[in-house]
Amino acid sequence: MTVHDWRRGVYAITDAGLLPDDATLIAACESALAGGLALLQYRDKSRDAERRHRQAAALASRCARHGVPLIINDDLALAERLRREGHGGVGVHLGQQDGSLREARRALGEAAIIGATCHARLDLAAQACEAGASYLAFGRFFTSRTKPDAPPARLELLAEAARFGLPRVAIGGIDADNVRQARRAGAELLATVQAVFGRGEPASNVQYLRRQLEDG
Ligand SMILES: Cc1ncc(COP(=O)(O)OP(=O)(O)O)c(N)n1
Ligand SMILES: Cc1ncsc1CCOP(=O)(O)O
Ligand SMILES: [Mg+2]
Repeated sequence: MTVHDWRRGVYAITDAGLLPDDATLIAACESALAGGLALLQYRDKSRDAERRHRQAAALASRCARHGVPLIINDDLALAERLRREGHGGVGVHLGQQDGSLREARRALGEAAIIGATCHARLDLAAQACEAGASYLAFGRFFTSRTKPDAPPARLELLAEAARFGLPRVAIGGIDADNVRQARRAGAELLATVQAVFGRGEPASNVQYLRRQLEDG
């Protein structure tokens, strides 16, 4: 099994609206993984804990086979549970309302990947860095169908965030037409829902995004 560098490339995020049941979710993620992801995030806002655990565990096994870390959105307890169950590559992504990064670091240990939402704010990035985040996510940079009301950010922010020395994630409306622009502005990781899972075959979508990045 090849272990990829999770610090650069395409970061795909699932969406329960686009991938409503286990079979659709798993097939789409397997396809995206085959296309060559850096990271996969499980993002499901439902309150159905049983379904969230079942789906996340299924994805964690597939991710492990591809040497790709699985990141759980919002839910430190679920990430801890999966790690206890043997899914060692599982990390967590926390937004500003999603709990303490410090606590997540304590709970998951030094090696876990812990992501932090910083919107368009370098002060939040500084705090996240101090609290032990593994990467800093900024955005939204473009019009997002998935989260249209996310606070907007300027691409120039990415260069300013280089000072933290952590991988920078660009999110929000990232697609094949703008992914190179976001990369050139400084983002190492390009996070997207729609450009991977919105239409077509996820594997081809990921490969196309990667080609744009490699050519740029
Ligand atoms: C990689 C990445 N970046 C940002 C977010 C947004 O997190 P948050 O602000 O907590 O919003 P929700 O995703 O929870 O709606 C993310 N999930 N992933
Ligand atoms: C979760 C999130 N946070 C800021 S924008 C966004 C949604 C990203 O989805 P898309 O790539 O479809 O714009
Ligand atoms: Mg959140």
